Amino acid sequence: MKPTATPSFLEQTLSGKTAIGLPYKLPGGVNVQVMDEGVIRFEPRDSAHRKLDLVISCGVHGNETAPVELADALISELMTGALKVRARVLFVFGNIEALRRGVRFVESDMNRLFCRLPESHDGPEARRATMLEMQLMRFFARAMQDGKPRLHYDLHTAIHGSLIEKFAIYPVPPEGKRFDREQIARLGRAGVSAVLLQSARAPTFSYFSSQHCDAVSFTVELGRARPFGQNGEVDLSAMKAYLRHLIEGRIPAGAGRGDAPTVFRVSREVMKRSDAFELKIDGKTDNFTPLPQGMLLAADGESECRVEEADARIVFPNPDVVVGQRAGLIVVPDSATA
Ligand SMILES: O=C(O)CCC(=O)N[C@@H](CCC(=O)O)C(=O)O
Ligand SMILES: [Zn+2]
Repeated sequence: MKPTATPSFLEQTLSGKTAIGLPYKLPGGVNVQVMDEGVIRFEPRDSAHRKLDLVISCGVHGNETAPVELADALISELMTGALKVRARVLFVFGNIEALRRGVRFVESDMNRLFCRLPESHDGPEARRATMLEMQLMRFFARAMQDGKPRLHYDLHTAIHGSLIEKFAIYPVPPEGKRFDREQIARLGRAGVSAVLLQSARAPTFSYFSSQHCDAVSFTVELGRARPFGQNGEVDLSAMKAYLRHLIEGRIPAGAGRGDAPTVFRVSREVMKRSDAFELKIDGKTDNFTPLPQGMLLAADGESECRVEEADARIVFPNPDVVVGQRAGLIVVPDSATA
């Protein structure tokens, strides 16, 4: 009889078979430990082999499966020893119940539930977000003392088509720090063509790790959201190669001028303040579609949102978000890089 293959970490997670466990040893001097459901850590035993601290998260939205398949493939390579670990690496599958159901979220959008006030609304996704915050604080705590690079890539795919397929959102670094241009240039090596500098606070996972773990963090959009097994058209080869380099403790140089990402700045968030909110463009408009100066972009009761900026483009237009959330971003070329 043919032996059955060991289920991957993703398969085990989706079938409810991962639980917090004791660390165990892999050949090649690596400790591995399941920290919580869908959260697994790899750590070289020899501290000289811990070149950096890296968090790779995915599945914060349960319908965005291509990055989850990518992370699962990397975990399998680590388990078999095909990929050598020269970094501390934490993998996170964000919203497991939503991944099981193939939906963006079950009750509330988890990527609007980080950095919450303790007394705010509770629910399964809010509790999971808080648990993930604790996991990241714990993971990065040691790194804060040893001065090694701390990186967090929160991998997503987008609801919309996009004139720029792969792009990243760079949340504002903590007070006293600047957006790091070298980190932006490096993302060019991962196939990322544009980076949006976001200066406002955000309830997102990458904003949390940037502010509270002092990590260099990005939300990375890698193409179109599709169900498990249907991601053939999403080419993640450059991102996979980039993450493999980091896991092997090698920090890639920034991309050359031709491949360096174009930098945009988030000029404004379009907020949905009431049920009367109306987006004046189609909610299915492609990301990065130019917006003519002066156009009426949205109305919310008496208040109007007109495009004042030159060279503005729309990203993540979505009139269907709940009241109080952003219904789109207006981005403009970053003058410091133009
Ligand atoms: O395609 C869309 O409209 C949403 C894609 C998505 O989930 N994007 C993230 C971006 C997070 C950030 O701004 O850092 C999100 O909306 O949560
Ligand atoms: Zn997402």
